[in-house]
Amino acid sequence: MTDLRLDAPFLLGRAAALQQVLRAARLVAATDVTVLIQGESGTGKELLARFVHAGSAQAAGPFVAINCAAIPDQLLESELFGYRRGAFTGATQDYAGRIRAAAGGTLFLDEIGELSLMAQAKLLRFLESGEIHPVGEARPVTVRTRLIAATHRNLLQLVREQRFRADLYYRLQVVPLEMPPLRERLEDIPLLFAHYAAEAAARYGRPCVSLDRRALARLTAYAWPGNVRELKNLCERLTVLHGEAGVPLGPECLPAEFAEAVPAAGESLGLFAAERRLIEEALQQARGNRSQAARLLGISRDTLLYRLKKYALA
Ligand SMILES: Nc1ncnc2c1ncn2[C@@H]1O[C@H](COP(=O)(O)OP(=O)(O)OP(=O)(O)O)[C@@H](O)[C@H]1O
Repeated sequence: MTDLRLDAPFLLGRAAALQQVLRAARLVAATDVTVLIQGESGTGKELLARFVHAGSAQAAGPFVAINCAAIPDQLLESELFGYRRGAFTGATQDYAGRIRAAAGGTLFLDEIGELSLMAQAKLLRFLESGEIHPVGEARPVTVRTRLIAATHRNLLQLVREQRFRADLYYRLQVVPLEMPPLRERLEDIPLLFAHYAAEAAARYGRPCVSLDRRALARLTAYAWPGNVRELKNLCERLTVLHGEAGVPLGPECLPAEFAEAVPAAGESLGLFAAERRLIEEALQQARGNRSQAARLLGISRDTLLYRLKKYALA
């Protein structure tokens, strides 16, 4: 099964919509083309970028991630392209910048839609010539690095509003990859819940929480605006607040927003069955080696042993 491959240990999911993106990502990883990853916040765009990097010829090189929305406009340009000492007030020493830090590897530019028009022009020049112009540097510097960009915005709309350069847009979206929202891969919820519940249990040293059928049905009826990140946070919250319960949690334990999510009649997913199957598959893949199976699942060996007992697999 693909979601337990060693080269992508954390990109869990069997849903066709995700597997299709992973297939395209594998193909593109082997080349050095620029990739644009689109998708809502929390869908796993950065994870996908790491997946592409891990499958590329420069996997041994650095993976440098920058969130363009988190750095103020005036700083972003020098942060990306670097500067010479004395280029401006406060530039007390040379700074190579993140593009050079990613030389021989991958530069991941998250929220690329937030780049200023000036920075967009410089980035386009870099993509076309492979050269950067650090602030205060007389000569351009050649850098070889692969660019992966991501955005949760509709870039084409920004192009129409003249807030994003059309030429950069077309240069970036040579291969567009679209991460599907979690509500379009509901069948993956039990698997993701089991994984992140186990992780939270290990982190907080508590028993692993699980959900009863009614609670799980609420999860699958919910719209998940925060996607996988929101699900991960829910696992932490339930572990902290209800980790001692020792019994599957009911819908009354879920936060208020889930009360609105009314499951369609008869809708429910077999969380226990899914969790048990996940463990069995990991053990099979690890040829019975429990430490390796725990690694594949992203949980500690102790957590695995606990769950083997719980499911009478020990
Ligand atoms: N398929 C998945 N399997 C396991 N974990 C996932 C998956 N997708 C996302 N996650 C987890 O969800 C969280 C959010 O993922 P990530 O940061 O990659 O999303 P993003 O789309 O880049 O978010 P943003 O747009 O807010 O930057 C991370 O903790 C990540 O590990």
